[in-house]
This record gives sequence, C-alpha cells and structure tokens, in this order.
Amino acid sequence: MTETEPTTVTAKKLHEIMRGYVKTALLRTAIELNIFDGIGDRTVDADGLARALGVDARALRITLDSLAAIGLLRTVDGKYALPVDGGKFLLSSSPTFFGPSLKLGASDWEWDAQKRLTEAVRKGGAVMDSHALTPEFDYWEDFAENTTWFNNGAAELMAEQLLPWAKDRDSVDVLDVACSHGYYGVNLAKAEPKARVWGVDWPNVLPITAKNYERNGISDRFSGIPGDMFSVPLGGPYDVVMITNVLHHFSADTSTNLLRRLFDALKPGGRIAVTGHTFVEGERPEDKPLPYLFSQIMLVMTDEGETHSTKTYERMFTDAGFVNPQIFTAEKAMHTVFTADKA
Ligand SMILES: C[S@@+](CC[C@H](N)C(=O)[O-])C[C@H]1O[C@@H](n2cnc3c(N)ncnc32)[C@H](O)[C@@H]1O
Repeated sequence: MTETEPTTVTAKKLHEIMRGYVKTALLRTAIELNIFDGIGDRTVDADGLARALGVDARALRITLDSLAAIGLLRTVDGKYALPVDGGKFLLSSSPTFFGPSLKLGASDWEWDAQKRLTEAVRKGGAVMDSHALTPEFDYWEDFAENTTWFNNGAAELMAEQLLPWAKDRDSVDVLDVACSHGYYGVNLAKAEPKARVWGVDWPNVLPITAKNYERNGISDRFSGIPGDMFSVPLGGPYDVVMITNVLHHFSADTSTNLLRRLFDALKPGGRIAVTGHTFVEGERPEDKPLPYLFSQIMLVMTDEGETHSTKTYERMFTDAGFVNPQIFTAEKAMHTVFTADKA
C-alpha cells in the first residue's frame, strides 16, 4: 500500500457530513412536489411556481434557493432554471428520470434503518423488524418497480458476454435467481431468441417481473418459480444461471453454499453470471468509496452481508466447483459482471 496525503478533517467537512440528510430531504421533496417538472425548460420565479404547485411561496423560495445551493437548480436574475442537462435525470418525462430510485435509496425504510446504525453496529447486523432477509419484504416490491435504467448498463454488459457463447448452443435455458424486475434475463432473451427464462423470487415480487416480460413482448418465454432461493426446487438443468446483486446480502460462506446449489442446477458446460459491487483487495476506501458505502447499506439491511472483493468472488466460484472465473467492467455499468463455468 502506498503512503498518500493524510486525510484532513475540517469543521466545514464535519458540518457537511452532519447535515447530509438535509440534501436527501431536499431531493425527496423536490421530486414529491414535482418542482423540476414544474420548472421544465423554463426560467421561473418562486411566486408563480408556488401558485402552480399549490405550496407556500416563502417556503418554496427557501427550498428553491437550497436546491440551487446544492447544484440541483440554477439561478438566473433571481429566477430558477434546471441545471444544464438537468432534465435528463430530473424530469419525469425522461427515460433516465431519477425519481423512482428515491423510493429505494431515500425511502422511509432505508432512512429509518440508518437512524439505527449504532444498534446495528453493536449487534452486527439488521435491527429493523423487517429487512432484506424477511420473506416477502415489501421493499423488494418497490425495488422491482423502481430499479429502472440504472441496472441496464450491467444487464447489457452481461448479455454482451453471454451472447457469443450462447449463440451456438442448442438451447439457452436460463435460471434468473432473485430476478426482481427481471432486466438481466429480459436483456438476454430479447437478443437471443432461443433463450427461455425461469425467474426465482418471492411470490409478491414475481407478478412485477412477469409484467416487465410482458411489456417487452416476451412473456411467452418467462416462467416464475416463487419461493425461497435456498430451498425451492429449481428445476433445470439450465444452460445459464444468473444471480445478480444478491450475494452481497450474505457472507462468503453462505454465498458459496448458494453457488453450490446453483452449480447443481446447471448443465455440464453451463455458465453462471453474477453481478455486484466489488473492490480489489488492497485498494483504499478513500480512493474508491462506493463499494464500501454500499457495505454500510448491507450492514443495516442484512445479518451478514457486505461488498465482496474480486478475490472473494473468485474463491466463492472455485469453492463451489466452477472453473474459469472471469471479471468484466464497463463505463456504462455501475456493477461488475462475473462469469464462471461448469466444466
Ligand atoms: C437486491 S435485489 C436484486 C434484484 C435483481 N437481481 C437485480 O440485480 O437488480 C434482491 C432480490 O432478491 C430477492 N430475494 C431476497 N431473498 C430471497 C430469497 N431467499 N429467495 C428468493 N428471492 C429472494 C428479493 O425479493 C429481491 O427481488
């Protein structure tokens, strides 16, 4: 590990961190009140916008100034406009509207859970009554409904890795474990007409998956397997097993046991495809914060989950019997894609 500049702490930095929740509240409120849609491509004054939105004018002026202070609006001669290119993420008409993500990342559940972080650190895991490991947890319905475009980059990257390999196979039967919205299977099935997908998830989530397959015109190639991925009969054997953004809910040992079960569901010569946040062992959290902050979310959501390193992923694959573990990253993908084969 190389020596670098020592981390400095200033009162300003502490104030910013301490009041980080104010920024979360501002973003939530701006979306809930349709402030960005209300502005659109115009430059508006606070009083007019307050009338249009039916809110208090003084309170809105304060909120608009605060939104400008954190870079989510621009002020022009005392009026307000969206930041340059802001509409891409801030307008509900945009295909990359960020609003739905707030139902997860700024949800009451996540907020309440982080308020109890101290308890979670004392205990070593989730303290909320319902959490990621609770069967039919309603947060997973919101996840399936609202994890929109930002999963697509990794889903595309995974399909790009699987398609050339799948092209010459007689069948492409896919098991998508903990499939949620189903985008990973949808992406593959849309590009590979032979692909048929069986999706495992809790019974309250699978109707949302089915709707997404229907929306994409491929519902005839999707079947749901409702139940607990650790115990439900998985059917098969399959050519491909996917398990995306799930292994970080568990310790490496529990994940390896699950991978062994998935290994058994694959045909010889089959392939497993996994995605997740990860880090390279030896890298410093200071240099690449996201995977470490994601672990912090897993800490309050699960009993033993955390972001696994690339080395841990490789070890989990080989301990579960897989060969040829590979890692793929791309600028467009927020998550890393891993594949490994059943010899
Ligand atoms: C973080 S989401 C991942 C969803 C999707 N694969 C993705 O990459 O975005 C976790 C999913 O796992 C499902 N899940 C969690 N525990 C499960 C279990 N024991 N059996 C079946 N599904 C489970 C949840 O319902 C949820 O849909």
